[in-house]
Amino acid sequence: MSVLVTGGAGYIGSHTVAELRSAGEDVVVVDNLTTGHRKAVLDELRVPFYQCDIRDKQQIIEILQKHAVDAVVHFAANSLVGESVENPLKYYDNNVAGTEKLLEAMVEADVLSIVFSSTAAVYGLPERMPIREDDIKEPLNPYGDTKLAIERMFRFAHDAYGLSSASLRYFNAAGAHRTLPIGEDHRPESHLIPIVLQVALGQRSAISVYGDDYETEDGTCIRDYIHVSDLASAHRLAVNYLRSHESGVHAFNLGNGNGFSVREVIDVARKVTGHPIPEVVAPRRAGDPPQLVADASRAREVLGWQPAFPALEDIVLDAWNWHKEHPRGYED
Ligand SMILES: NC(=O)c1ccc[n+]([C@@H]2O[C@H](COP(=O)([O-])OP(=O)(O)OC[C@H]3O[C@@H](n4cnc5c(N)ncnc54)[C@H](O)[C@@H]3O)[C@@H](O)[C@H]2O)c1
Ligand SMILES: O=c1ccn([C@@H]2O[C@H](COP(=O)(O)OP(=O)(O)O[C@H]3O[C@H](CO)[C@@H](O)[C@H](O)[C@H]3O)[C@@H](O)[C@H]2O)c(=O)[nH]1
Repeated sequence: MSVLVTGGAGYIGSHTVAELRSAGEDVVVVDNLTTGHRKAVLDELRVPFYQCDIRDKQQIIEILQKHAVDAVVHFAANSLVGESVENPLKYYDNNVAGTEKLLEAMVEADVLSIVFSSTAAVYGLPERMPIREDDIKEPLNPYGDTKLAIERMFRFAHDAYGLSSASLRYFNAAGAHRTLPIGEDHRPESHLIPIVLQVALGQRSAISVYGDDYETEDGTCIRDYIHVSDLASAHRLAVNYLRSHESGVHAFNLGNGNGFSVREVIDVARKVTGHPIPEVVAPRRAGDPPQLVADASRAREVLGWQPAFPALEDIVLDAWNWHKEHPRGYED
């Protein structure tokens, strides 16, 4: 048996591949390398790699059969909130149509378990904080809407084909692996923590704070940052959960339950790096909700998930170590 990881050359995917391999799983990776890096699938992990698009149904069926895959962990997607507002059709094509094609291949190959990268962006403007899985979902941007559409597809695919799914709604992934040379390298980078650290490295002159007039204590947006290795461990647990339970449709929030404003993140980065990190206030970014904080008690109770690196300082420190050692990311 092996686990197919789509998007396994990406940021969270590559950490999950490492986690699954360290648990003794056989893993196979499919990635079209549009935003991922071949080098992020470390040679030492001995993982078969296919440069292939999830929409290539025939090749996916062949891979599922050749490697006796029994579960899919599905990261492959476009995932930038701002870009999705500017180019929504790209998101409906790659995320929704792409996942639909992947599911067709899985059903034809009789592989009926999927762990899926969903997002806090499905909730939109939450009515209460922290957010629970059953709270109202009205995405504010096309990206979140594509992820919610996929979750809905899972429900009907369960009823029709017996597909078992676990949608993991991550809050903000950050940090890097503590021992292996993998970390965050998005191009262009749009995420707060790596951009702040690029300022500390002298690669940018200042961090732009997107809006300081939100209804939060210091006026900047609040997010729940979760270590990428803690996301990886949740995927391993979710694969095993689907394997050991009756077919079902599941959703789990993954976050630490602590909200940090953009300014608080910058302050933590100043402390960790010892750099002054100048900031400038810029206009709000389209599609950004003011606050997203997780109630992840269901993942703790049902999956037995326990984040190992919950402190923001540790998350930023691990990211800083990766960026210091790899200032040009996977080009180094
Ligand atoms: N980074 C976050 O904070 C965050 C938060 C919530 C959810 N997510 C979700 O987690 C997943 C991974 O995010 P990430 O930050 O690692 O992104 P990433 O861009 O680093 O990884 C995505 C990977 O998928 C590959 N890919 C994209 N479309 C593909 C296709 N059609 N066929 C094959 N491969 C394809 C890319 O080349 C890349 O390697 C995404 O689905 C994203 O929506 C990320
Ligand atoms: O240069 C920057 C970059 C970001 N921000 C702000 O920092 C916060 C975090 O932004 P970012 O790191 O880009 O993450 P999000 O937009 O919150 O989205 C991430 O987290 C979501 C879940 O919460 C996931 O769905 C997305 O895939 C993932 O990119 C937001 O308020 C941004 O407006 C800035 O002020 N300046």
